[in-house]
Amino acid sequence: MLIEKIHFLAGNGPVNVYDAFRLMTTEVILQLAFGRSGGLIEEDQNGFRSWFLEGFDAAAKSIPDLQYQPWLRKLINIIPQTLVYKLSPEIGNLLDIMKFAEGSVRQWQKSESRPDHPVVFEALETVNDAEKVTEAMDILIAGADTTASTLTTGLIHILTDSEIERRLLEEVDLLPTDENGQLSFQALEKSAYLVGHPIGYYASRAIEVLTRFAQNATVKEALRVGMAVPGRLPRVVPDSLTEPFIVDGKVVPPGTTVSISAYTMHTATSIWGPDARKFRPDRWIGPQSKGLEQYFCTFSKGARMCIGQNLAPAEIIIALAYLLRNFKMSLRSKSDIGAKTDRFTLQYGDPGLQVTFKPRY
Ligand code: HEM
Repeated sequence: MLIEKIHFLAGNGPVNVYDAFRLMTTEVILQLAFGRSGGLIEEDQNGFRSWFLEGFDAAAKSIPDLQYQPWLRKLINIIPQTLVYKLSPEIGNLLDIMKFAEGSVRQWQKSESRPDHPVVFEALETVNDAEKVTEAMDILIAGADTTASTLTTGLIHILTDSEIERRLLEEVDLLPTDENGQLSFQALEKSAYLVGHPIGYYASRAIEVLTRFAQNATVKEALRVGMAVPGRLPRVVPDSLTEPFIVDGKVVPPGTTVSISAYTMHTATSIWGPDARKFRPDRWIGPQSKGLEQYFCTFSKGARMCIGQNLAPAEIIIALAYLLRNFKMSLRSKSDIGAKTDRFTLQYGDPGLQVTFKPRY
């Protein structure tokens, strides 16, 4: 749907793919969390604006306040909602998204048809409706914008380095396609059976390419450099430890708040070398890359690390593969790229990312 819409818009000038990516990743999460579509990609005929993004952008401005002023979170649960809208329209936008989540829970409960993919609600049969809404909101807010901003960062680096783009195109053009020239994972499965072996030559070649693409160093590097959650993620050293908690030879007492930040980790020249800030996919290729894995903390580390750490790269890989296969993309100038702001998650300001698309076929 996204590719079709970009085809439709391509003749009218640059397209804001940051917004396009945000709608795509939101739709993925809506399916996963609520088992429904929000009709967001179709909403604006002339581009990718949507009520959801307007609301999300306004609400995002209130995230630092809500994060650092815990009393504010308590207050909005106590005072009437009409007052919340008056006092802070930004937090009001967050309530609108919450209402959308509540409506989705009701719709899910009333509907008799069920989608043919897993939905988070199914695993939450035992919890009450309020908790269902909270869980669904968590996934919606944690999973959509983060993946889209990483895709945006990745695409910027691909389009500003012709060698990276050339190597990716080489891989993408080898992927299996259906009769319409579109990437087809079903076609790949079918061809494996057609040749009478579990996996025929072409299929195994395609799987090899696909796997290489799936583990693609470019996607990994987009996740490292993009680090959609760049800031500190606090944890408190528990009282219940049986042995002292030691970091770098020093005992950290129970009750101490400790944290890591992807920004500090991913820009450390002692780990990545003098070109730590450079987008260089090749650092993930070869035996030396294994040692780097331990310092990669885009999805955090430990018990509370991201539950979307497999889903996000899958979305990024599929979106990039489809875009590269279908279009010659270009940026006109640096002013086509919005400034980045850290609001707990990383966001691109206006004009998002303006990309010019020319169909390849
Ligand atoms: C590139 C994309 C993504 C990045 C960079 C990212 C990053 C993170 C990070 C750093 C955390 C830990 C937060 C903390 O310690 O306080 C986290 C948690 C979480 N993420 Fe993601 N995430 C991404 C995509 C997703 C997706 C697609 C989903 C949806 C399934 C998702 C759902 C969650 C949830 C529910 C948590 C909370 C887990 C918990 O507290 O146990 N994330 N994410």
